[in-house]
Amino acid sequence: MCGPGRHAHQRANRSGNASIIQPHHYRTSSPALLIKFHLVLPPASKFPPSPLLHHLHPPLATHYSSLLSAFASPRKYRWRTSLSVALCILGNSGLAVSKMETLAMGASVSASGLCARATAQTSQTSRAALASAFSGKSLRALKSNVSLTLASQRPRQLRVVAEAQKETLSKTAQLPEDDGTSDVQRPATKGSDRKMSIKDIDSKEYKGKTVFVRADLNVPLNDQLEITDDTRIRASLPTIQYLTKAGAKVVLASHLGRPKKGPEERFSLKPVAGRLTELLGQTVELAPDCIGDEVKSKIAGLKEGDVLLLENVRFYKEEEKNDIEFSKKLSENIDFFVLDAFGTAHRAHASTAGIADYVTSRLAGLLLEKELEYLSGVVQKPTKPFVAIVGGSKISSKITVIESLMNVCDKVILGGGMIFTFFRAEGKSVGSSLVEEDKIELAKNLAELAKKKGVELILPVDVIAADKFAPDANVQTCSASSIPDGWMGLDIGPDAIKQFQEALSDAKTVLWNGPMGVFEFEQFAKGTFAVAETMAELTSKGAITVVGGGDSVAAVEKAGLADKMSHVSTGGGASLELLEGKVLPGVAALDDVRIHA
Ligand SMILES: Nc1ncnc2c1ncn2[C@@H]1O[C@H](COP(=O)(O)OP(=O)(O)OP(=O)(O)O)[C@@H](O)[C@H]1O
Ligand SMILES: O=C(O)[C@H](O)COP(=O)(O)O
Repeated sequence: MCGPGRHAHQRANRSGNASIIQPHHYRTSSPALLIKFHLVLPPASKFPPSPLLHHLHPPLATHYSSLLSAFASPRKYRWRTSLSVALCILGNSGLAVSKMETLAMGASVSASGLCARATAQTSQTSRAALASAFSGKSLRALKSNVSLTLASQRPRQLRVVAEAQKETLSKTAQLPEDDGTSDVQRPATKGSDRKMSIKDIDSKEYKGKTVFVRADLNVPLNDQLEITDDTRIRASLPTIQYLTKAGAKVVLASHLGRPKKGPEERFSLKPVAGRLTELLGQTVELAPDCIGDEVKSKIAGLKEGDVLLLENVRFYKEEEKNDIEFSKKLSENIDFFVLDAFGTAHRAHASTAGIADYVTSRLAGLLLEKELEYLSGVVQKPTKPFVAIVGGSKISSKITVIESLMNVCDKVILGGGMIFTFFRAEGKSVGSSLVEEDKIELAKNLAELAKKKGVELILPVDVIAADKFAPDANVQTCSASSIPDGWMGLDIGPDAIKQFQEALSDAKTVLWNGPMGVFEFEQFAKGTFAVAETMAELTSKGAITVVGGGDSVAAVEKAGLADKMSHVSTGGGASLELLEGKVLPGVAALDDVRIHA
């Protein structure tokens, strides 16, 4: 990390003035509305701040004034500093503010910390003031000044992002004219946030401290309860080792599978503790539970560098319900919360998100950081040409991903079972291949959208068709437009492999999700392996290659090419949600770092 934010943060840390940098989160039991404002404010020297801010929250304005003068760099950010206020407002019991953070972009300071300080002192007043500010008149007034964009809508959560335009706000905030010394044209804070990672804190801080690490150790087990793929365990090691080396007492938590009836032997993390012991070269004890007195005394007995694995957090139904009391119990006697479970970061569960409300420091682990860097980084700032390859069988779960990718890709290559829905949309005969009838219209729309956006949407020219879905099926290669009745396409054909290789030849960034065929059966694995090999070659030529999705990763592992990719994601659902541009609840709960570009 670079930039003044880092220094400001470290300064605050060393001086022990933790309250300045520690964001404070109010409990969100049922967030109904998140409104985010980017307010363009005059510099500290020109305070009192905008009437709009006063209107919103007078105590915050006062604190902002003094804190801003302490942090803002007088030379670089003299002209303009942006402040964002994010408010989660509860919808079910009137309006009550559940979470608030300010992001002082210009000062590049973790301004959630700034606001935390302000609100920590006046939490009740803040809640009331903000609630009333948004309960009626004020909100209407704001709406006329701020352009509201509906970002996403869910049954229980409505997210609205309101971005103030410079022009409209400058009227409201009575900003001085641009004197040409600032970065005024730059958008406020959008897309610039990065989460605090365990490396953003001096490693000495961890010595003797208890660090709760939520990892995703959800690995496949066979009938003998042996681990059949330890990728996720190995991927979690760097964070654990970094912390133990720093002298932390590591309390490791994870889920395994989807137990529904409380504790069950087949969902126990026991095999994981054994594998961790082997890989770390030190004993990793499995606690009998994840909460309770016995666990507490085990945590109390930890020595520096020890690792204790808690039993499956999903043995409690409260975990998936993101229960407040359960979250509190998990947080007991914890100094730092570290989320490293990228594969579960799309779940708003107690151990991935809820716990964050009850600890003072919420940090990203090294795996999570790497995943975000590659997956978000690739999508947000790809080196062009950027080619996405989307395959697999579930068009319904990938349609939004394809749509999002079209905003950033030069080419989108489609393979796997989903192509037949597209062929049907083009009126082609697909035999008995997999088709999602109710998605034909969507496929048509996507093809149209690609044309509109000037994105090349590439479908295979030929396929390997089989007379049954079985490893020993009879096969024939046929043109993608004429699969005989009774036959089903189970892989892309030899010409399609050449076609895809050609399309990929100049790619500088490649993102792959979903196999090209039923690679589990040898005779339908050629397309998938050919794509994996092509990507490996591209990596060796300097391209960035990223593979996500459970089966795609398994295919790359099976081909022995996992280490030839720039990044192989440990997240299935999580990587898809990230590519769709969704905010992962686990990630959202972590502390922000703001870097001024
Ligand atoms: N032509 C096809 N017909 C039927 N099934 C197919 C075809 N091509 C691939 N598949 C199947 O698709 C499955 C993988 O699809 P899926 O969409 O789940 O991909 P994934 O990589 O696991 O991604 P994610 O984890 O994000 O869901 C594989 O089991 C594979 O056999
Ligand atoms: O395997 C996964 O994708 C993660 O571990 C999340 O598991 P879940 O889908 O059961 O929440």
